Amino acid sequence: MRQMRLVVVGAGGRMGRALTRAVTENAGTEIVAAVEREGAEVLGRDVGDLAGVGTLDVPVTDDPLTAFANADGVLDFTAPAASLWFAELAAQARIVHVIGTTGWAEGEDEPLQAAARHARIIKSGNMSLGVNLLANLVRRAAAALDADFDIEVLEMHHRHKVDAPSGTALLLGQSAADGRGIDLQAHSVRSRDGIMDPRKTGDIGFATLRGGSVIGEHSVIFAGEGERIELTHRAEDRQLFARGAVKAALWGFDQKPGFYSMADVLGLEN
Ligand SMILES: NC(=O)C1=CN([C@@H]2O[C@H](COP(=O)(O)OP(=O)(O)OC[C@H]3O[C@@H](n4cnc5c(N)ncnc54)[C@H](OP(=O)(O)O)[C@@H]3O)[C@@H](O)[C@H]2O)C=CC1
Ligand SMILES: O=C(O)C1=N[C@H](C(=O)O)C[C@H](O)C1
Repeated sequence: MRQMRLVVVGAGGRMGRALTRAVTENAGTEIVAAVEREGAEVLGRDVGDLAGVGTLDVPVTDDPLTAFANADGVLDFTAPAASLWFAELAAQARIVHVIGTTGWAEGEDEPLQAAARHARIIKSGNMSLGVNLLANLVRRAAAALDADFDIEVLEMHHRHKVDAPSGTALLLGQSAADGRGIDLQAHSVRSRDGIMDPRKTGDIGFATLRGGSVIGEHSVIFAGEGERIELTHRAEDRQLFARGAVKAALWGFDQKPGFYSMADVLGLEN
């Protein structure tokens, strides 16, 4: 069987380099193009050299249209505005679009849903098995515990991360809200500063830490009277997310156009 032909967009980024490595390490996939924005310093560089996996004879380009026309799928860990554009192009090319990008504003899923009429879109704030299993456990814990248990989501990431709360924190918050049968938007508290009203029963709080080189740590805390349950995931290597993205692309290759999550890929009920 032939290999799935993949494009890495944002190829010069932290995840872009991890994705190149993961594609070359998987026998079922090959990298056929690498894309960065117009004017990027890495344009023309070989994507394999950039990722430290040896020369692949694939120079980084700023032309996603041509790249997508000759591919089966795209791996995209960039920024929301870029991912929206790439989704349109993936729909035109009728290919798989794996989106790991986070930092989405409310309502930005709508154009993605439209693109998913033609593309096979798999989007998740976290591509690891562990976090998606954690989300499942959080939903079950939130369903089992009553609102006397306050739910707080705590995350820590490296100093370069620009969005907060992380995509994973929001995914875990959504699982907690689903378990409780409440609307997350109506019950989330995303910042606290100064004197304020005491915590409302049923709220879901988010707290963000940034520093150093932390790959990604998430805890969901259920705090009750006299006892506390903490469910935690710690990512130790960025390749974890990249391997998950490649797995999602291969899974998407056999699907009909649609909007999918990593839980679909992993066969988890989230
Ligand atoms: N779902 C998951 O499992 C994971 C998700 N992420 C998410 O992935 C995203 C990227 O993270 P990270 O790799 O650390 O960030 P980086 O900033 O290192 O990489 C992003 C790359 O995308 C490029 N880019 C931005 N806009 C465009 C565009 N229009 N065309 C082409 N390239 C573009 C950036 O270029 P430039 O620098 O010029 O802007 C940069 O090279 C974040 O949203 C992060 O939260 C990260 C890890 C795991
Ligand atoms: O920016 C990162 O690095 C990560 N982002 C994702 C998120 O926002 O949850 C996933 C992972 O934790 C790393």
